[in-house]
Amino acid sequence: MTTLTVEGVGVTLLERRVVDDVSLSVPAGTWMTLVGPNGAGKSTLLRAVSGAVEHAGVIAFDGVEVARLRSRERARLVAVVPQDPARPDGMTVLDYVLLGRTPYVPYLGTESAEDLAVAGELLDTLELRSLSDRMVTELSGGEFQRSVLARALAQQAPVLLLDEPTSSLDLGHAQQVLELVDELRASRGLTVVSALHDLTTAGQFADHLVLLVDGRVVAQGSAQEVLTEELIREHYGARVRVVTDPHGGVVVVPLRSRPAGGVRDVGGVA
Ligand SMILES: Nc1ncnc2c1ncn2[C@@H]1O[C@H](COP(=O)(O)OP(=O)(O)OP(=O)(O)O)[C@@H](O)[C@H]1O
Repeated sequence: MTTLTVEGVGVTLLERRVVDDVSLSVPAGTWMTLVGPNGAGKSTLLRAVSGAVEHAGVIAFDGVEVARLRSRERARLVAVVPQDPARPDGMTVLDYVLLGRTPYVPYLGTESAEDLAVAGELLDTLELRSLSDRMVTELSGGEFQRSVLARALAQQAPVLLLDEPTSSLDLGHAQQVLELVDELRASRGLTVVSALHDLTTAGQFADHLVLLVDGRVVAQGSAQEVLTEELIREHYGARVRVVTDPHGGVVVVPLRSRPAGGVRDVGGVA
């Protein structure tokens, strides 16, 4: 169980401050989701948390600053599902998932039976078993995205960072993946930080939402507090209706300027 603390964090890329003075706390075993328009800095903040880009301010796991961790230590602590991971040439799905076990394999050693068991279980859970010998360059977008999640979960790190983890998944697989992450959060106390564009889904799965705009936090709190028609209009330039479902969830419905269902009859075969 690991708590993530972000204090006064800034990231400068090409002389532009793309993350600016962000402070957040993600208690161990909770799920925080970053939302915000394109270019708001969500991926960059996740990259800073994973130690992939330099930052000002403090990012710490249970008080230990990420910048002080060696890469192997960091990989045991934080697993990442990037937005747009590369597909290595000549690598099967099984080998790709086994990459997640690298922090546990001794130098110059090979995977243990336990490493293979962990990878095998994830292949089953994420419906990848029949594809385990397929090259990752020969998968559909959704199959590869599930392989990336399997690789990250194989790391068995207490902190999981997910950058748009369901962007290529159909509705069923997206639900399955997010439910799996939530189950691991509940059973193993995983601390989850994600970036999601789908606001309804973001509200359904996160304990805490953070709205990031131009690198700064402009709102944070529960789905009811952050997913309001006013905030979405102001920061996304979108017209939406926000509906509370009978279970207390928040559903964000985009509104058309003309009524829906208006495909005009353009004539044709009688
Ligand atoms: N490697 C880079 N070099 C320079 N600028 C970058 C780099 N990566 C991202 N940026 C810029 O930083 C800003 C934040 O980008 P980031 O990818 O973090 O946004 P985001 O909120 O994840 O966006 P999206 O929703 O489109 O994925 C953008 O203006 C982007 O153009």
